[in-house]
Amino acid sequence: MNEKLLIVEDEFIVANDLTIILENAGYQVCGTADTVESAKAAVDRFRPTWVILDIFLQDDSMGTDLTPYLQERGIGYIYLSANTNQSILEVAKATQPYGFLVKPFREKDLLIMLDIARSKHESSLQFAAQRETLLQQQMRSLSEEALSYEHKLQKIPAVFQSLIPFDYLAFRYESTDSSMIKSGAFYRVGFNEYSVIAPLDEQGLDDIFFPETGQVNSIEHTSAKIFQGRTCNEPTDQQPLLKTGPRQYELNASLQFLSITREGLLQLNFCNKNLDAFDQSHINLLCKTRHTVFKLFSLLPGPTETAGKIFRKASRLQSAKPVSKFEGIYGKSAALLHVLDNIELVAPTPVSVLILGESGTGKESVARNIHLLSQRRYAPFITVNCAALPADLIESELFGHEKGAFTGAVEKRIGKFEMAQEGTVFLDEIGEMPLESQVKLLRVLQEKQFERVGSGKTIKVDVRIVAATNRNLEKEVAEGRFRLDLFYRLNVYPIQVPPLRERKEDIPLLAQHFLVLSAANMERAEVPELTATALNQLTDYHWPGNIRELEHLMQRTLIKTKAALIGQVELPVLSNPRSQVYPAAGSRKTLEQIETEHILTVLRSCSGKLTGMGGAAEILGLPPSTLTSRMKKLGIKKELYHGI
Ligand SMILES: Nc1ncnc2c1ncn2[C@@H]1O[C@H](COP(=O)(O)OP(=O)(O)OP(=O)(O)O)[C@@H](O)[C@H]1O
Repeated sequence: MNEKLLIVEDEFIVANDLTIILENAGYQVCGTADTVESAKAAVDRFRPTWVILDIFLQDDSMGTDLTPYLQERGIGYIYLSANTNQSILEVAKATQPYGFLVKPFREKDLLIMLDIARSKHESSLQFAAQRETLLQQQMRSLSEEALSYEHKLQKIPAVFQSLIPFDYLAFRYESTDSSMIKSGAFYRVGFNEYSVIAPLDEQGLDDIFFPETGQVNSIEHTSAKIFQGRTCNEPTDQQPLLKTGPRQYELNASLQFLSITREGLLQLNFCNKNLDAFDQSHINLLCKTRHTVFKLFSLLPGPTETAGKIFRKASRLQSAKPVSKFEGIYGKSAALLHVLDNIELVAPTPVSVLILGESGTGKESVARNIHLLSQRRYAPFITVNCAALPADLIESELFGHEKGAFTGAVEKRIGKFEMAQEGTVFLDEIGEMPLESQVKLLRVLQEKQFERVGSGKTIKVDVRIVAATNRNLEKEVAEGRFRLDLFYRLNVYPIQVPPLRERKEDIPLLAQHFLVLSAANMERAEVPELTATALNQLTDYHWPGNIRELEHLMQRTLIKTKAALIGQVELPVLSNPRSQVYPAAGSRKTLEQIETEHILTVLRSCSGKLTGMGGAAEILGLPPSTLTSRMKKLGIKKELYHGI
């Protein structure tokens, strides 16, 4: 094995044990260190490929502080710590490790984790290389295209968006002799829609770029830095005021890039509403492509018309073609656009995707779009509902069986993996899969081959895996209900789908969309309109069942409405759910208690009816199988709601 490992651990005995375990497994342990400073020296000296990192080190230094140093050098790291304090875990998680193991650990778990971390690191390096090539290609082709200033401006945001996600992007280019100055900004208003902001005046520039990054005539250099904070409030020690331009955009993170060459100076400021939008991979990407980035902006033809006119024209060009490449996904909130960027970025790659989010948020729609935007789109997209799979049938469901393989196998059956050959397998509700079944799934993911039950013939499969869950899988792993190795295999590229209450801007658009859709299904020519009162009711509601709940509510509303206007909507069960679902401070309940109460209230309100029209599953916007399994997990028994 070529891997060279550095152990950063302040307890000598642990470091020694680790060295023995790792060397026995064929790794080369090139050194140990017990502080961040000594670890940096060891990294420079031994050039390890991996670092095993403890969190609390000698002289009060923190292992997490070493990670930027490792990221800059492309070295992978996993944490090994006895600390399970939630806030420390959050800090560690934010550094994006390839794995985390809690001490004391089993030797086997450490080796599995390293194995998975290595394959994950390899795919992330491939992914980074693909991103770099894509960005270089897109910038080069735009630089070479013979287009006017305003046409080029209009194309710039799309070149960067999926690779360095932004809600606001400002640029400023100044030639060394200051004879040519170009500046401007783009504000994102839809997936492929931007409003182009007029050239920035000197006052505006001061608000957008840090002055220390703006030295023309200084020596050639490139730098990029991430800032987090708020633009909309007064600065505090923890949250300094960002220099991200217009405050009304409520931007929370900024990635500032500066490149100075003999020809001039280029400043870019990518801003995002999401505090965690940027990481070292974005800095690496910009720094690696710096020459092409510089060329793109330096070669922008000089404006020939008056500034205002150019930007008005570019803005018109933008809004003339809002493109939707996603099927069945509506909405323009920043939170949703972020999800769409992730879909666009990961779809063409071969990596596994784990989609996380509450029930009804659109996880299956995300999975389907990943498939449709991949090269596998002409092959099948096969959904496996893991919650509905009994443990004794899972093998036959996934891999198929031969006739007579077991009692009841009267016909030969093709399994889901074989059906999906060259396509995508969507493992829905993966968190519900019983432990015994997880091991069988892991095997096919690792070996990419299986046998039908009752057959000795090995079948090779080429499928992409996309999984989804509404559970906190890390917690499931910690509590022993989900296999760590399977979690790491699936969690190569996580996509978090936000709940509807965190993207309220989308509610009017979605409500209207579902009314139009339901009217078409019911063959009704006229679609009634929602009044302001009804829209306020919808935006005030907290949507525990998310988009599916809204969809069902709109269907019911349409059935009940004969008039042209919908004055009010009948919200399900709880007229003011927030007051019941979120208890007052001081009497905090766990999420599980809140969920239990909410399910019980709904069950009682529909006299215990679980399925069908007006049943609890429909009202909660959940598939009946999910509701039943949630009830089982929460210990909700019939006597708690029946006849009450
Ligand atoms: N952005 C969207 N625009 C329009 N419709 C959507 C959107 N997202 C989801 N939907 C619709 O909402 C419903 C629920 O979506 P979906 O089944 O993808 O959710 P889910 O998160 O997979 O749910 P579960 O966890 O219960 O399986 C579907 O009918 C889907 O078409």
